[in-house]
Amino acid sequence: MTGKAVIGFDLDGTLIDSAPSIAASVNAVLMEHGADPLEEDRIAGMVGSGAAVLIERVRAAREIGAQHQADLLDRYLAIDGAKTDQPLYDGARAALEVLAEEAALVLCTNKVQRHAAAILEAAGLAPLFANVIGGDSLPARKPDPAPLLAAFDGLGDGPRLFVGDSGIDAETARAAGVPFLFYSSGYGQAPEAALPHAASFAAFDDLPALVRDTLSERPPA
Ligand SMILES: O=C(O)COP(=O)(O)O
Ligand SMILES: [Mg+2]
Repeated sequence: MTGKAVIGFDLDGTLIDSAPSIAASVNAVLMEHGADPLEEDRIAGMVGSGAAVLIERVRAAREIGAQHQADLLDRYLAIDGAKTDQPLYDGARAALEVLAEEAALVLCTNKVQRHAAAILEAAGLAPLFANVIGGDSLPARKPDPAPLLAAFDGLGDGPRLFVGDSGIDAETARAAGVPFLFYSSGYGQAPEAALPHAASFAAFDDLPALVRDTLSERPPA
């Protein structure tokens, strides 16, 4: 007899469409700095490795020196961190509610933990998640498998899988030894075929069945 399944979720570009918020926050920081704004699509393509890497990429795009990294990052975290009301992707809430009936749910994001937890809280989803691990929860962040393994920790020996939108998430799942379900409507820019994934989905309505198929194809050893 094996334990209940555990499903890990990424946050930005997977459960929430946070690109408009992130882009507005980045552009507010650039404006304070006296630099020109960047387009939302370009900023969305810089998301996935946490706020510090995002700000490094933004600085590179606007040729802003590394001596400004700490200040710009502080401002970004203050501005974006205050935005807890984030839009969920269509069907995400319903899919989470269905899946929570049959599995434990955990969050593993490179967003700052406090901000991620506040977003789930504001969306009324916090009670569905057993663990919330952020990019600052451990010394290592995704694609290191440690945060995902920490998110799974303490939830028994049931089958596990990870759902995310980026090559970082695919690599994290591979390193943690769990199947990856790729959400193709998020921000991931790597061509789908290049990502190691068990399956992909473009709409959350399809996720519960996909999870069941994936888990039934991979009975625990
Ligand atoms: O904050 C980021 O860069 C990415 O966050 P995610 O891991 O939830 O996609
Ligand atoms: Mg993501």
